[in-house]
Amino acid sequence: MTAGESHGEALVAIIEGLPAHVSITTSEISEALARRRLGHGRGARMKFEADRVRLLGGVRHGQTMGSPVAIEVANTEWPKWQTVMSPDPVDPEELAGQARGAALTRPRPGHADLVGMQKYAHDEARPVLERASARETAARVAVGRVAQNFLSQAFGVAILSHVVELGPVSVAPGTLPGPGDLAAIDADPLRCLDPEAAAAMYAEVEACQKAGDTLGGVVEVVAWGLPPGLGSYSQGNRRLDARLAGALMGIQAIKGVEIGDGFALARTRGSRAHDEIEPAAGGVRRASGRSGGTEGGMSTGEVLRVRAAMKPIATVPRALRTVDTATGEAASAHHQRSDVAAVPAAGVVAEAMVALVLAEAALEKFGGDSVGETRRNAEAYLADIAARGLAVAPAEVHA
Ligand SMILES: Cc1cc2nc3c(=O)[nH]c(=O)nc-3n(C[C@H](O)[C@H](O)[C@H](O)COP(=O)(O)O)c2cc1C
Ligand SMILES: C=C(O[C@@H]1CC(C(=O)O)=C[C@@H](OP(=O)(O)O)[C@H]1O)C(=O)O
Repeated sequence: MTAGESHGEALVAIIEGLPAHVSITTSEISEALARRRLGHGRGARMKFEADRVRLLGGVRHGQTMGSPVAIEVANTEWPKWQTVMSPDPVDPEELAGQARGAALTRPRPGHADLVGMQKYAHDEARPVLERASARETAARVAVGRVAQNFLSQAFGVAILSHVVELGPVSVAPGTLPGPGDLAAIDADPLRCLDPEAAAAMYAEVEACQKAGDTLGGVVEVVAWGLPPGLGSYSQGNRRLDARLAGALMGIQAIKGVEIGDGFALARTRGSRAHDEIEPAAGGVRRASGRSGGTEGGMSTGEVLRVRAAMKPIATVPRALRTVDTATGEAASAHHQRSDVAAVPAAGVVAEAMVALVLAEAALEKFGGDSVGETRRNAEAYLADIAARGLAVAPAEVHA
């Protein structure tokens, strides 16, 4: 759970249910947040604001204690917004004197503004956009990093994301990173692994910026080292693929999710759509990775691959048509500043959401009040699978 507004004093997040002895530090969370700010196309705010992290509870001397972990991400812009976003009543004259205090009555198509005003009975969009803003994803990335550390320390799971489409530009088919590609991906301004596509994406952002327009795209999250059997077919809402899709759809502006080859599988014959099972040393392996690492709502133990499609940023500089709700007249949507594209950042948020889902599913399966106990439980399970000749051979990277 997270709380806090985009221009409020801070965001806060609480993650409950993690075992004790997950190693985590303030600087690791700050690093994760710095990655979320990456990407060509992000707006001015990314440059002048810093994410100031404080671990408020649940961690002692670099390790979780088994209690809820509370994290604060302070907005360093707060001094400029103290009056506009004051939790306590303010002098109306002081508020009227501030440019930031002006009522936002020209809701942006594609953002939460209009429906939020209708639903929560607000006369302007400020109280809506403050929480609907993807600033909130900073808090999710903070707790996602704790989940990522847990998955890495308990099971050796590695997770990364990369941009596979930006506007009309796509990476070459079969572009699939390995766990060692994280630094190279983060070093690219679009977080794209295919250099030719990355250059075209960069040019597309430049062209879009010049045209006063915005862009969306598609990110892919890849996870290695998962044990088979996370999630379950026994109820729809326990399926791992359903939970991943829900978590990714819960990110602002995400409009589609694909597991593995997703929609392309619907256009493929069954003989070429599934991953045939082969004998392998001591167990079994899949001959391909089309399923994206889930079958029957459970992880297969192969590489997990899930994609999320982001719609273009709603605050279009060449403003879209709207209605001024104060006058009822046609108007242009309000625009102060915005990102042109935030697809690389959305990938980092998507990694966090995947990590949170996987951590929850792993704890359901293996339990444990300390990381060591979780690990022992997982090892016993994997040993039993191996004893029955069904071990998944070390995950192959399938293009
Ligand atoms: C990382 C990230 C950054 C975003 N930055 C902006 C932005 O600068 N301006 C904007 O209008 N929308 C931005 N968005 C998208 C809005 O938050 C989103 O359009 C809004 O919540 C409405 O989308 P929805 O219909 O999916 O809720 C961003 C989204 C993400 C994930
Ligand atoms: C602040 C962040 O993203 C913001 C997400 C966002 C939106 O409407 O979603 C709008 C922009 O905020 P502002 O209008 O204040 O510039 C982005 O900068 C962040 O990611 O840390």
